[in-house]
Amino acid sequence: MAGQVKAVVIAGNGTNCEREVAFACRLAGAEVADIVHIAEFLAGRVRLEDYHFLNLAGGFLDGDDLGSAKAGANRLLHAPVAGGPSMAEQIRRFVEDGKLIMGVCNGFQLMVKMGLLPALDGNLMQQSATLTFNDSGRFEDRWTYLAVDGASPCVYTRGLDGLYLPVRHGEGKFVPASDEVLARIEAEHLAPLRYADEQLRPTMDYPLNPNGSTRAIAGVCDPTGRLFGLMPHPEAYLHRTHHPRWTREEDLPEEGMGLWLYRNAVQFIRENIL
Ligand SMILES: NC(=O)CC[C@H](N)C(=O)O
Repeated sequence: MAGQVKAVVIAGNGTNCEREVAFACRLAGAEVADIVHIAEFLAGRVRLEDYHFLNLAGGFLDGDDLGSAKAGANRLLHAPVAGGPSMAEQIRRFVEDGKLIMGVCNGFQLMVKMGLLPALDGNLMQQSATLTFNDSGRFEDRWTYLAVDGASPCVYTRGLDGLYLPVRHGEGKFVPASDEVLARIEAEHLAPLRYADEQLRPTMDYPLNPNGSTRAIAGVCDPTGRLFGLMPHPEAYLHRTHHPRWTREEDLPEEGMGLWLYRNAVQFIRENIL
């Protein structure tokens, strides 16, 4: 039916946040938020073209073997699809059609390793950065303050100053492939989110910066602002009671901050795609 915002979350091979992400899309106003197993896509039973908003959820794709999301990236880049265009081709068309992709945590790692981020000059499927082991050498599970770059083209962070969201990952350190890639990311404001202190000043200090990420980068977008990935989990803060101190902090708003990113995505689709 015309006028419906349709989101899809790819599941399978070790994702574990698909339900929360689909719920976030619905809370944000998407009329459709399907959870679809990757096997359904590869069998040609479901096509990306039927959706506006592709979500790549967190988890442990292929058990983090070969590095988080690396095997999953190869699957999406190279596996054939029965009786139709490959996933890589479907994703390319999806992006050309002006649609939205958001990857959270393992989904962000997947986007970076597929070359969907930062996709400088619109070059998709050419990896130019990675996400690797946290400097602490261990899995980090904690809440983080995030400063928003208001000059970023990122569709999802429009109108926001800062966020408070949890991270839970072992490989969250963003590392660009070269100084030139980093310089381009900075010059084009493709890092909309940075780990920060409570006053929202970006920081390299552990544990405020939980992984030692280059320039404290916590999230990256492409030059169009429609492709976006972040290590923190916005789908894990949708309601007041998700906040770690909700029983003690007064005046917490009913709505969690993570929902704002999904609201911006849904609004963008209504205004620009439908
Ligand atoms: N929460 C997640 O998505 C974790 C991503 C990945 N398995 C890591 O540990 O880095």
